[in-house]
This record gives sequence, C-alpha cells and structure tokens, in this order.
Amino acid sequence: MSSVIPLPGIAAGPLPHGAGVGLRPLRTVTVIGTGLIGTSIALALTAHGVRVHLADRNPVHAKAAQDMGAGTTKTPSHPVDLAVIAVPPDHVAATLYACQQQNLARAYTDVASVKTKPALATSALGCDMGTYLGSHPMAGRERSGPQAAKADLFEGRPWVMTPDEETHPDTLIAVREVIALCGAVPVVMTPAAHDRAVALVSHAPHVMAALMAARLQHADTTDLKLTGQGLRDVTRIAAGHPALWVEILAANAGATADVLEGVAADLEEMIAALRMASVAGSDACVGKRVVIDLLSAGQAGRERLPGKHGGPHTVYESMMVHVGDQPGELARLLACASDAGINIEDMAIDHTAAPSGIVELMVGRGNAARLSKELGRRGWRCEQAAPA
Ligand SMILES: NC(=O)C1=CN([C@@H]2O[C@H](COP(=O)(O)OP(=O)(O)OC[C@H]3O[C@@H](n4cnc5c(N)ncnc54)[C@H](O)[C@@H]3O)[C@@H](O)[C@H]2O)C=CC1
Ligand SMILES: O=C(O)C(=O)Cc1ccc(O)cc1
Repeated sequence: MSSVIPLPGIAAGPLPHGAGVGLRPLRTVTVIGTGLIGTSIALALTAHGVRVHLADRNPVHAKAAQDMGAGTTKTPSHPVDLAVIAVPPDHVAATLYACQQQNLARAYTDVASVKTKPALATSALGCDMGTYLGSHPMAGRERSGPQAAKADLFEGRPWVMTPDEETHPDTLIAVREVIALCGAVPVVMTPAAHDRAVALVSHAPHVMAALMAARLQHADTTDLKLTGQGLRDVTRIAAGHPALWVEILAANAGATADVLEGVAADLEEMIAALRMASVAGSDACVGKRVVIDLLSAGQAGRERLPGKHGGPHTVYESMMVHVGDQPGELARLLACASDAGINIEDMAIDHTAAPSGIVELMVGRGNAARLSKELGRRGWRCEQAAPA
C-alpha cells in the first residue's frame, strides 16, 4: 500500500492512534451513485476481487454499470465493509445519513470535489462521524455517466482524505485500501486546505475553460475550421456537466472567486496593455513590455506544474510526425520508436490536419534528432519542434 504523502504547506497528520491494528482486507463495497466516478471505482475494485454492490437513484445507471462488469445491482444481505458515496456534492450528507440509518456499511466515504460543505452538512444532520471519512480522487473526465467510466482512471493520481480526531482508525484503513486498490496515491489534508487547493487547480480553471469556450458558441463556422490543438487543450474541461459543476462551484464559491479575482485583475491589465501595444509611439513599447511580463508569468507558472508521476516538470524535446488516417498507423509509429530503443515520454494528437493527423512525440533530451533519423529511415515524415 502506498504511504500517505503530505503536500507542501498543507497540514498533513500522522494516522490516528491505532490505525493499522486489526487490518482486514476489503471484501465487500457498496457504491452509491454509479456515474463516471462511482463506476470507475467499482470497476477497479471488482478487478481486484472485491464484491461490489451498485446503487443509483437512476436504475438505468446502476444496470449499465452492472453490464460493464462493475458489480451487482443486488442489495447486500449484510453490512458491507465500506460504502462509497459518489453522488453530486449537495446529495452527500442526506445519502450518508440514509445509509447510516440502514446500517448499510461498517465505514463510509464520499468522493465529492469539495470537502468543507459536505463535512458541515453531515455533522449538522447528526451523522456518525467516526465511520465517515471524506475523500476526493483528483482524477476525472469531462464526460459523465457510467459509460464514461474507466478502471484505470485513478492510476497514479492523488486521492485526498480529510480525517479528523473523530475518524475511527478502521474507517481510515478501509478508505486507504480503496485508494490503494484504485492505484491512487493517498494525501491527507484538512477540508479547508483541500478546498483552497482545488479552487486553484480545478475549480477556477473550469470556469476559465467554460468562459473561453463560450466565446465560440456563436462564432463563424469557417473561423472554427482553423482550430488547432491549443484551443482544444484550453477548453477541454468546459464540456463537463453544468448541473454537477454548479454544485461544485457553489460549494467552493469563496475560494474560487478569490482565484478568479486575481485572474480578472491580470486580464484587465492585459486588455489595457494590448490596446496600448496596438497604437504607434512610445505607448506601444510600454504596452508590449506589460504583455511580455504577463505572458512570462504564465510561462513561469506552467513550469511549476508537476511532471510525469508527480515528479518535477521536465523539459522534453518534441517532434511532429505526419500519420496517415489508416487503422494501425499509430501503433506502427510507436512500434518504430520502440524498435529504435527510444522511450516516448508523452504524446499529443492533432486531428485537425485532415485527412492525415499530426502526432507530437515528446522524448528525453538528446533523443529527438536520433528518433527523427530512425523514423525518417522507416519512411515517416517528421519535423523536430521547439522544446515542449
Ligand atoms: N466528474 C469528475 O471529473 C469528478 C467528480 N468527482 C465527484 O464525484 C461525484 C460524482 O460525480 P460524477 O461521477 O462525475 O457524476 P455523474 O453525473 O457521472 O454520476 C453521478 C451519479 O449519481 C447519481 N445520483 C445523483 N443523486 C443521487 C442520489 N441522491 N442517490 C443515488 N444516486 C444519485 C446519478 O444518477 C448519477 O448516476 C461528485 O460529487 C463529483 O463532485 C470527483 C472527482 C472527479
Ligand atoms: O478532466 C480533468 O482534467 C479534471 O481535472 C477532472 C476533474 C474534475 C473534477 C474533480 O473534482 C477532479 C478532477
């Protein structure tokens, strides 16, 4: 099992006294809410031999998850080891309360994207806080529902737990086991620290993506045909379901608004600087200086993003390869790279260059020229690009 890792600047506590005592494997789990996240967890647990029961207020979703091999829609005959509540944030407290009233499980967790509000709501309803531990897997998709689920969704991703002095050690152990079986990395935080962090890394970015994507709604179709990968990258998460996201944003409104206020101030500065940069004279130089400063700040911020496997951000060499629109071409390209003994660190596909596509391959320093030569020898058309 992976160890709990603290994040810098975040109150990370040792496991409560007694944790680890009486450890027993997780045999039975009920997942309530079989959408994207619930079904992904159920698929991962089922693959590890856990007996998973599936429940959803929409029986079509529970049945779809069952048909995907995520578990059974049969009601468990005894209390299960753990219930995972994977419903929208505003439904967490009432669902937990109802489950505890029915003695559905020995321990409970939820996976909502916000942690303070559900914790306050569950406590206010009089839920048993010893058997409940809030958590949040930091992985998801812009699609919802069971059909979007994937067993490997959480592989290598952080999964936050927010235990406090009331959390029973057995509850913590059960939740840590789910995290381990999903291949995720446990992180301990307070609900407030979690909500502040996700306002920056998830909630404000979602708003920015949506606002940028909204500019496209009435855009000229001919203009949109020029779209490249950059706009797709910037707007991808805007496809998320508004009904879920309004709950997430409203439950973390203060921290998200704080981040957006900072963005709004920079945006105002950028707009003023651009207007100055477009006129002739010395004002243009001042405007351009401000634009450079703002763009450089963006570059510096992006460099701080963790790289692969949570390690430091790595600068890769990058190359563009033209790939024909035929089945098996991508596999053939990767096989060629593998034959050449070069590890592909990352890749991106630009589908806009129809009828062929352009694949960006990212490799370690010093490898792009060699890969280019090897691929060229095997008939691929490729160009080396600027460092990624
Ligand atoms: N979408 C994402 O990328 C991520 C979402 N989360 C959190 O996971 C939770 C679930 O989100 P998704 O799976 O994306 O949503 P989803 O819309 O795919 O699935 C939610 C499911 O819950 C069911 N449901 C709603 N209210 C219910 C209730 N009262 N009782 C039983 N079932 C109920 C719905 O019918 C649906 O099947 C949310 O709290 C969300 O904040 C966490 C990490 C990532
Ligand atoms: O799609 C992505 O890149 C995400 O970041 C998804 C996501 C959405 C909501 C969460 O609470 C956690 C992760």
